[in-house]
Amino acid sequence: METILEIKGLSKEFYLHAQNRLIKSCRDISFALNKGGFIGIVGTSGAGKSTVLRCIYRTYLATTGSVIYDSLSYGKLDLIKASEQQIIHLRKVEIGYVSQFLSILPRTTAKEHVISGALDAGFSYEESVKKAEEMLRYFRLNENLWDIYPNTFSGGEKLRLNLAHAMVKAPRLLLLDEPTASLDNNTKILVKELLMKLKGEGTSMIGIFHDLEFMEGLCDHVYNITEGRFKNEKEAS
Ligand SMILES: Nc1ncnc2c1ncn2[C@@H]1O[C@H](COP(=O)(O)OP(=O)(O)OP(=O)(O)O)[C@@H](O)[C@H]1O
Repeated sequence: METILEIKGLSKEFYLHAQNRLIKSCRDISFALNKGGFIGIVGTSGAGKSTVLRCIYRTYLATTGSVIYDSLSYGKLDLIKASEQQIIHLRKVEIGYVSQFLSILPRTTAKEHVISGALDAGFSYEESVKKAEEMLRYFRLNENLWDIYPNTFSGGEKLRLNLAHAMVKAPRLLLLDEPTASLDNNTKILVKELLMKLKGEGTSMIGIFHDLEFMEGLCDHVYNITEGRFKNEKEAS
């Protein structure tokens, strides 16, 4: 199996100057993601799950280790050592990230946000508008909200907007940090169906989920992280 992402000895420490304290978040994490594969990460709150995803997406700069990504744009490169320009480009075109927290440019409406995601991925303006509308409709974001600045959106609305923005690009690598938190059951099912579809189309994914039922049939492999380290590993059924 060809791998798209290979993580070796990944650790992240935070030094809190005010308290003169060192926090070891994730420690010596190693795993490989196959092309078209789906890895699930579970674990208790504060175990270091989000930190692993953020180190891959380079929101955090890892303290040690390597994250070798087989990119379309640059071939194999270590995301920890990649330049800012490379990271910006990869985020636009190849690597998507979804979390509960909305990160959006000011004075950008919900619809503009999703359109800009599609434009970044290389679609024409007309295609981008069409795809954005399809995605917003798919995630049942009320049309009254499309032309509004989303800073006032509810948690679930923000999450659905984030999902629409990430998935409109159909990225090669998709990182999901609890993509179903604060969603009702029907919307969870929509998310799962779209993830299945993306998987079928070859998107490689790593997802953090609290809802174990949701993960059924989705993940090829589940890692359990405890106090920053991978515990027992198990193959997903
Ligand atoms: N920017 C930061 N500065 C200092 N400490 C941090 C920072 N980010 C994370 N941590 C610490 O690292 C540890 C792991 O956090 P992380 O968010 O990765 O956990 P998690 O497993 O995703 O938890 P949850 O399920 O609650 O989201 C926690 O103790 C957290 O306080």
